[in-house]
Amino acid sequence: MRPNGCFGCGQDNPYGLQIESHWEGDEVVCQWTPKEYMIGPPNYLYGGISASLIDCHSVNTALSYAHKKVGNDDKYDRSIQMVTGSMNLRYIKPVPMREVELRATVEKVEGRKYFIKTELQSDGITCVRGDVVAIQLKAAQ
Ligand SMILES: CCCCCCCCCC(=O)SCCNC(=O)CCNC(=O)[C@H](O)C(C)(C)COP(=O)(O)OP(=O)(O)OC[C@H]1O[C@@H](n2cnc3c(N)ncnc32)[C@H](O)[C@@H]1OP(=O)(O)O
Repeated sequence: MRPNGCFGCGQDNPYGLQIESHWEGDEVVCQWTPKEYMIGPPNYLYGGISASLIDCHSVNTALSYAHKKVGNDDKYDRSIQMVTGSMNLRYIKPVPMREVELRATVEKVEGRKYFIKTELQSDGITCVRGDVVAIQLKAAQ
C-alpha cells in the first residue's frame, strides 16, 4: 500500500510505528519491536502504543479480508476503505519492552461492519486483548 502515511502501518511515515501485517492461515500476524521512548510504566510499554498497534493491525485485517472477499489477494484497491468504528481493549498484563506479536482473526462480517478479535502477545503470553469493529466506508458515488 504505497504511498501510505498511516501512523500505524505507513511505510512512508518516518514517525509512525511501521507495522507489517500478513496472513498466516486464518490469522493475520505481525511481529514488532518497541523503541525505548515508547515506555509507559517502568520497563513496560505505554498502553496507548498497544492500543495503536491493535487498532491498525485490526483495521488492516479487515481491509485485507475485504479484498479477499472480492477475489483480490495481492493488489491494493483504494476504493475499499476502512476505518475504526469502535475498539474495546482489555489490558491483562503489562507488556515488556521487547518484541511483541499481534494475532488477529475475523470473527464475523455484517454488512459494512467487520468484527475483529486481536491479541497482543509477549513470549506467547496474551497481554492485551482487543475487540475492534472496522467499518467499510460507503463506496464513492
Ligand atoms: C493506506 C491504508 C491505511 C489503512 C489502515 C488504516 C488504519 C487506521 C485506523 C484509524 O485510525 S481510522 C480513524 C478513526 N476512525 C474514524 O475516524 C471513524 C469516524 N467515524 C466515521 O467516519 C463514521 O461514523 C463511520 C464510517 C464509522 C460510520 O458512518 P456511516 O455513515 O458509514 O455509518 P452508518 O450510520 O451508515 O452505519 C452503518 C452501520 O455501522 C454501524 N456503525 C456506525 N458507526 C459505528 C461505530 N462507530 N461503531 C460501530 N458500529 C457503527 C451502524 O450501526 C450501522 O450498522 P447496521 O448496518 O447494523 O445498522
